Amino acid sequence: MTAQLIDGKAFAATLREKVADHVAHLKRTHGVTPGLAVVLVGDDPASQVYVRSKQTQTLVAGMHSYEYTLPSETSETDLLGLIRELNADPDVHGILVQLPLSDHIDEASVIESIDPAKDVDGFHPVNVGRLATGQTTLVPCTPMGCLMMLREYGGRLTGQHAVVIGRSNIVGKPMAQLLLRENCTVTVAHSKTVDLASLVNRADIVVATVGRPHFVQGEWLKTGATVIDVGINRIDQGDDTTRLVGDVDFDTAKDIACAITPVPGGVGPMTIACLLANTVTACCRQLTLPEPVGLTV
Ligand SMILES: NC(=O)C1=CN([C@@H]2O[C@H](COP(=O)(O)OP(=O)(O)OC[C@H]3O[C@@H](n4cnc5c(N)ncnc54)[C@H](OP(=O)(O)O)[C@@H]3O)[C@@H](O)[C@H]2O)C=CC1
Ligand SMILES: Nc1nc(=O)c2c([nH]1)NC[C@@H]1CN(c3ccc(C(=O)N[C@@H](CCC(=O)O)C(=O)O)cc3)C=[N+]21
Ligand SMILES: [Mg+2]
Repeated sequence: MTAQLIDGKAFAATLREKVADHVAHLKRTHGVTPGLAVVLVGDDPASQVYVRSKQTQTLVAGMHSYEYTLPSETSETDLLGLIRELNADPDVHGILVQLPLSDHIDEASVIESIDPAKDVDGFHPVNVGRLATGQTTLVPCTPMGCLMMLREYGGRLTGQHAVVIGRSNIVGKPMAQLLLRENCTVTVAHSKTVDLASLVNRADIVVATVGRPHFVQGEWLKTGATVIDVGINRIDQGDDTTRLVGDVDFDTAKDIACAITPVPGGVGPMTIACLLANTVTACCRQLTLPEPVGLTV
């Protein structure tokens, strides 16, 4: 058996079209252009690539992109000052501070300083709490993208046993909340989990967000499982080039799973498309305009 490939790249392109359509509609009918501010502290090359990609796609969708690249030695006070200005700026509807931040900056303080209404990452404790209590919120982009793909490719989610491997605040925990909301039975695994292989073997849905290349083995999987691979691991090829691989051993998993996301071209592109979607949603809510259909989960 060979699994169906879940084409995140194509799915994301379709979602970006919907975003662009709604942006055009907002301009035409209300003279409003949604704006996203992206803040990058430091010069991490991988972060620079993501941030550039976010900016380009924001502009292609017809939105305003405000870019702030700050030197790595920027103080927490200065960063908080910038966020205060962005919170107060009516042209900015979404704010994203690229993580991780350097050690001299307290991540929690920075996240809490963002206006929850503009928190398009969905990381603010108010939005985390709203998700956990079933209220309207801004949903973190990576798990949101994963859920959109699962709804399309994972069959009826109600009653399925989902195993989320990883408990990060940005992926694992919100993913578990979303799957619970879909009436899945959710197990969250982590580095202290005992006998992960046999746990995974009982999962109808596996979401891997571990950060270890080829970690989940095909032989762990139950036949016919749906597999979402969040991992982004850069592997040295030994010849000065690198290759991007996920947290799932794709070559063995594809013969057991029913559907699987590739890396690259799976969760990554969906994450950025969901960021654009959240920016439009945030804009509409701030201006009390009708919410677009199909841009939220
Ligand atoms: N495609 C995308 O859009 C995105 C991709 N990523 C990628 O996803 C991956 C995970 O990122 P993130 O969620 O931030 O991860 P973190 O590094 O914050 O957390 C990793 C999690 O994996 C768990 N873990 C580590 N080792 C094991 C093990 N041997 N067995 C079981 N669990 C283990 C950790 O457990 P413990 O808590 O006990 O330490 C932790 O909960 C990375 O490759 C990252 O680059 C991240 C965000 C977005
Ligand atoms: N505040 C904040 N919000 C984030 O959402 C956030 C963050 N910080 N820090 C880093 C992680 C990681 N992340 C990715 C987004 C897109 C791809 C992506 O587009 N990946 C492409 C490949 C890109 C490449 O070639 O490097 C793919 O998988 O096909 C990957 C990873 C968002 N994150
Ligand atoms: Mg830090």
